[in-house]
Amino acid sequence: MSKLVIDKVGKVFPAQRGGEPTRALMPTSLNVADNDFITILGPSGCGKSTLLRIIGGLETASEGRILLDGAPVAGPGADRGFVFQSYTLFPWLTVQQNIAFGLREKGVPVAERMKIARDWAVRVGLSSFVDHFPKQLSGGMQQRTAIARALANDPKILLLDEPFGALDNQTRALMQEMLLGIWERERKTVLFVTHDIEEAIFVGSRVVVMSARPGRIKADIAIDLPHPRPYTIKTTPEFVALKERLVEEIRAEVIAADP
Ligand SMILES: Nc1ncnc2c1ncn2[C@@H]1O[C@H](COP(=O)(O)OP(=O)(O)OP(=O)(O)O)[C@@H](O)[C@H]1O
Repeated sequence: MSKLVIDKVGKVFPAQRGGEPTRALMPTSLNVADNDFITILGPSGCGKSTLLRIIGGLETASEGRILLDGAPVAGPGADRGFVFQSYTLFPWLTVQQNIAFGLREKGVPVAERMKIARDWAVRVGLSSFVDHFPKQLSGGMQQRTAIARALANDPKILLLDEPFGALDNQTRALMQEMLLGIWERERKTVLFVTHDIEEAIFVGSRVVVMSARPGRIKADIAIDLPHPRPYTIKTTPEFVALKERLVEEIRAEVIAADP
């Protein structure tokens, strides 16, 4: 059985101020296996975030349904961990308290939740920063904290919407390695939206390409590169061939979106 079933899910946003309704997403279907790492690529405005937000329960679908472990998704829940591009930490809480936040909501006793949060801080490389506040952290460190906060809850699926989009290239590359390392060790089910083709191939086990708005899935490409994947894999002929193929797929869609 698939971990996540996206069954003919579509979205039309209602008209605003006398305008036309906006179809953001054509009915879209996708099955995500347990422990899969799926990256979603597509031109701006094709509905990637909308699809992720529907899975997260932050937006309702106009048609179709989402099943997580066979149960229909209706609204947000702790079984889905979300990380956004913009920094969303609580400024009045330390790194450790931020990571422990969801566990507090779940009623996990304080000693246990602080231990889990510290363990996750170590796993994302923030062991020396547990008592820092978000404003004392770089963007990369804030996103490490946000990823740890999402994972500390032990969600069934991790939903990441351009999590590294605001970071500089060097930091972004380190964050990709950190996330991939966590996935290689802990085998989480992940859906990851990105604009970056290289990033999509490097971290993903499948790359799903969406068409221009209104989006639908136009390609679903298995990434059979071995694990563990060192960053040097990005210069291998296999990686470069995948990149060339995806550049062509995306280019056609970007042109269609902005003729
Ligand atoms: N609340 C809303 N009301 C009306 N239209 C919306 C709303 N949210 C998104 N849209 C429209 O739906 C389409 C898809 O948006 P979405 O943010 O899902 O695309 P995206 O692929 O994630 O884009 P980007 O890569 O730029 O983040 C866009 O045309 C957008 O303007």
